[in-house]
Amino acid sequence: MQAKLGRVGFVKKKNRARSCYALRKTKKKTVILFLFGWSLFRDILNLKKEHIESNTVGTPKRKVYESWKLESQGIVLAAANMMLVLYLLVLVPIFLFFLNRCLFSDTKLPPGPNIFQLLVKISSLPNKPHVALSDLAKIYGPDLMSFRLGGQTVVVASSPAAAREIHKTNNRIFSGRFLPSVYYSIPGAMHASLVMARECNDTWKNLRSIGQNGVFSPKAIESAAGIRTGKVTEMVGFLRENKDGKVVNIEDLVFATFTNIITNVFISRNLFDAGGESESDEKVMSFLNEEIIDKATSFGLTDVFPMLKGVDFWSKRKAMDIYRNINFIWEDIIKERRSLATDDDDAINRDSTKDLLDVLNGYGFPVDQIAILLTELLIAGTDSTTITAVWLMAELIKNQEILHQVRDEIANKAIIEGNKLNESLLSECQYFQACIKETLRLHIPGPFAVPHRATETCKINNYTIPKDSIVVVNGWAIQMDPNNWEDPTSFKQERFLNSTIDSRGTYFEYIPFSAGSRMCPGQNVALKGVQLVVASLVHYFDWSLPNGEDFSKLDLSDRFGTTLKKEKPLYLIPRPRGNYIVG
Ligand code: HEM
Repeated sequence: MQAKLGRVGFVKKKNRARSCYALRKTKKKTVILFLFGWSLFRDILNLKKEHIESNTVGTPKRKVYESWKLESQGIVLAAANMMLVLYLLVLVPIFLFFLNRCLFSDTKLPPGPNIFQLLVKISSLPNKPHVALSDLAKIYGPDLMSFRLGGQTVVVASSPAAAREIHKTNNRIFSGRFLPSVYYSIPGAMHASLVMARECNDTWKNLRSIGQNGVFSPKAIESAAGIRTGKVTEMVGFLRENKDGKVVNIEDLVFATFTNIITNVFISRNLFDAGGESESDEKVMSFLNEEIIDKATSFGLTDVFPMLKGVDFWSKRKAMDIYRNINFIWEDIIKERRSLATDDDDAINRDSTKDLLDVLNGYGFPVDQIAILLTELLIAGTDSTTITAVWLMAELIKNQEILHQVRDEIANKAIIEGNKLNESLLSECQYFQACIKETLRLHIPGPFAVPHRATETCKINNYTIPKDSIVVVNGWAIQMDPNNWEDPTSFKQERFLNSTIDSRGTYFEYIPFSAGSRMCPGQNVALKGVQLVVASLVHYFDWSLPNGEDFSKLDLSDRFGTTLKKEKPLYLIPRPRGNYIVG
């Protein structure tokens, strides 16, 4: 063993000596070549100058002009010479290096389009990169495909088998997260990120277990039942009192409801009015979307060319903007709670009414880290849930027959005395559950989930996935592939009736919540919320489209932002049905 190590050390030393020698030699060559080129041009110039001085007839002014012209030509020639040296010594070796890598290297990347083919395809399908990558995968790699974005390798998995390789067989290696570098420049983000954590390290484990205890576990979900029913009752009341016969933007309505449910679990207060329509609500919404989500998820030059990191001042400025905006939403709330806790020490230990903020304060996290974590969880918990509820409502409105079956089932199985909707009985509504599953198949909220990163170089199917590659599983391609699903573009809830397929991360044909160690921990929170909100809208109201539009003509096109939303907002007009109690 000792001998072996000694030998390795010797080889390393020898290699280092060799590379130092090679470097010195290269530097020497550069200087010699440069001096040689320079002196050659100087000699030619001097010869020419002498020739001009002896042969040019005219005034001294003209002679000065001629020699000045010659000097300038000399400078241009010298510059050209330097460029030539640069080209020969730098660019040619780089070119040869890449040629060598492509032709003789044993690192065989999965096949894929070049940058031009990629750009042509993506620009031919605006706002639909999930479709573009799915089409390209059919040509280049139905399982795995790769392409280069500047200095970054991107690997796309588009089949259940490839998704299994990433999320199960090589789960540990692919459990890293790739996110635009701007995110990691936000002060405190490295120590307070759960969704964005670059790897599954101790900080990530700790935050995930705090989340599990306070939000995701069956016990936490059960203890938040009162909050859910309370907020849904407020939503139903708001519609009946303010919106009878009027047009409602369903996305705003359910987003406000889900946000208020989540923020009451986090900080025991609402962030929005019940309808999400007030001016301040719009401000906070646009603030979250444009100032935080869009900025934090947009790619910068350093993400494509990581070697530019040292000179990237722009991202740092953007990160500071995001930091200020996040603190703007949470700082006062957190500080106010802390001052209450110091006034009354019991406040922080009050077990019965502890919310997530109490727990985080109890762990001693700094204010800005709590603000980052709450923002991440708020975005993760509201955006996809809202999208799912909107798509489900849209599908039910378009397919009136299905809507009536859902309504009958809810009335028969989940409504108890006094027309009260009982949340816990909704799990027995199998037909309704199948509709939710089918919505998550046909309209997967995150077609690419949240991109992963290879933490080590890894081999899959004889292809090499280099360390730090961006790894994306195209869930949309998998859930819309006719090889996995019959007639995949149609809404057919019956495929989930009497079926064992679920979204727990073991059926790689169906992965709306992804799979593996980074799989969504909020799945049960989301499903509880979507069930209750949509069941209340269906049971307590009749719905029509504005201007008496035909239900079957409702446009269900989608568009990709950071998630896959309905392209046009869903506007509906409610008419109350009977009295209401949600509980
Ligand atoms: C229909 C609703 C939802 C869908 C479709 C969804 C889907 C996803 C997906 C695809 C991921 C990325 C998984 C990966 O990287 O492989 C994710 C991550 C995550 N989701 Fe959800 N989600 C939903 C609702 C929620 C809710 C309600 C919460 C919290 C209350 C939540 C919290 C999280 C967290 C914390 C992560 C990051 C996990 C980690 O990186 O370790 N999600 N979700």
